[in-house]
Amino acid sequence: MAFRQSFITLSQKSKSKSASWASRQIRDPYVKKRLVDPAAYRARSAFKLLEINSESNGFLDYPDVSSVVDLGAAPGGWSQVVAEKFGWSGTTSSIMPLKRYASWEEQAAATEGPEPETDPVDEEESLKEKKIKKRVKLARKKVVQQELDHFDPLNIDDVEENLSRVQGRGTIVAVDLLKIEPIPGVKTIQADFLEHSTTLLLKDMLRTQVNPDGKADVILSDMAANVSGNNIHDIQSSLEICEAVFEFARWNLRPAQEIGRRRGGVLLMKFFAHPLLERFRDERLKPNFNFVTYIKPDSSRATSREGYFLCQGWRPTVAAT
Ligand SMILES: C[S@@+](CC[C@H](N)C(=O)[O-])C[C@H]1O[C@@H](n2cnc3c(N)ncnc32)[C@H](O)[C@@H]1O
Repeated sequence: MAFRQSFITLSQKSKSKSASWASRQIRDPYVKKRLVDPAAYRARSAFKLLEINSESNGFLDYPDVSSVVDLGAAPGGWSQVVAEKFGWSGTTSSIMPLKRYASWEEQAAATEGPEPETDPVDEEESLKEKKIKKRVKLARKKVVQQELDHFDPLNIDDVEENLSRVQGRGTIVAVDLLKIEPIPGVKTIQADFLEHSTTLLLKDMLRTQVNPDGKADVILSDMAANVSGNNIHDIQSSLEICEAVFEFARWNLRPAQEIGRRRGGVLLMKFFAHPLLERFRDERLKPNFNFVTYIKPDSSRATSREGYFLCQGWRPTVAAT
């Protein structure tokens, strides 16, 4: 009996939760704006980045800003904003110009080459060979599928006849635990940023002929773990993410001095308000940047504890270890 009562209570609670979420979505001016905006951003959060950028001396608009990392990027609203600023067209889902890739079977066939000849006399050997070939085929299938998942819109073969429509500048690298549908001009990976191997991969993706040391001019992080409802846990997750993002910046952000602007070398990161995060700002961010500001954009819901640290002018006092 007691079990039944609590079950009904829970189900009513979750019903009213989703009803209030739906009604909040309907009333939200930025949700409405997103639906009618010609840019057709994939996420309402795109407006946060646009707002922060325009109210903070347009740190994304300098012509010398040419390599940007977007951490926690899915579904891709922030990356779309950056890609547009870098002159890539067709960054929106409505006019996505990308040609879809060949199926993995076609790709596998193209990489396999002709079937090797087998000896018809030794049946046992032939069976063994067949088994091995099957295993190799499966392994190849896996690799090809991974390559397709890591589709690179900067690769001329991937964009083919649409190249002239999507040509922009710079390097944009985006990562998320979730898959990010392709955005012209953006190199995406699906991975856990908190894994060391991911940060190495991101560095590799940043490297180009004009940027051989793989430095980023701007690092953006809208990364947030799912809210658990347990306040202590949520704050700890936010702190862990902020520490990891700062560590990444230490290794990969181009210093203001090298850029030649006092506000050059920018890190924008999301956090959840708590005294521990203020301490993080005072001990880690303030000593290493010329300017650190707290921002709560209008487009960020007033009820949310999220805020952003905008850190400009990277001047590392601590060497990357
Ligand atoms: C608020 S959403 C980002 C929205 C995005 N800025 C946009 O405009 O579309 C936060 C994202 O952080 C991602 N995230 C959380 N923890 C992560 C991790 N350890 N590694 C990679 N991504 C992570 C989540 O999967 C989620 O997609």
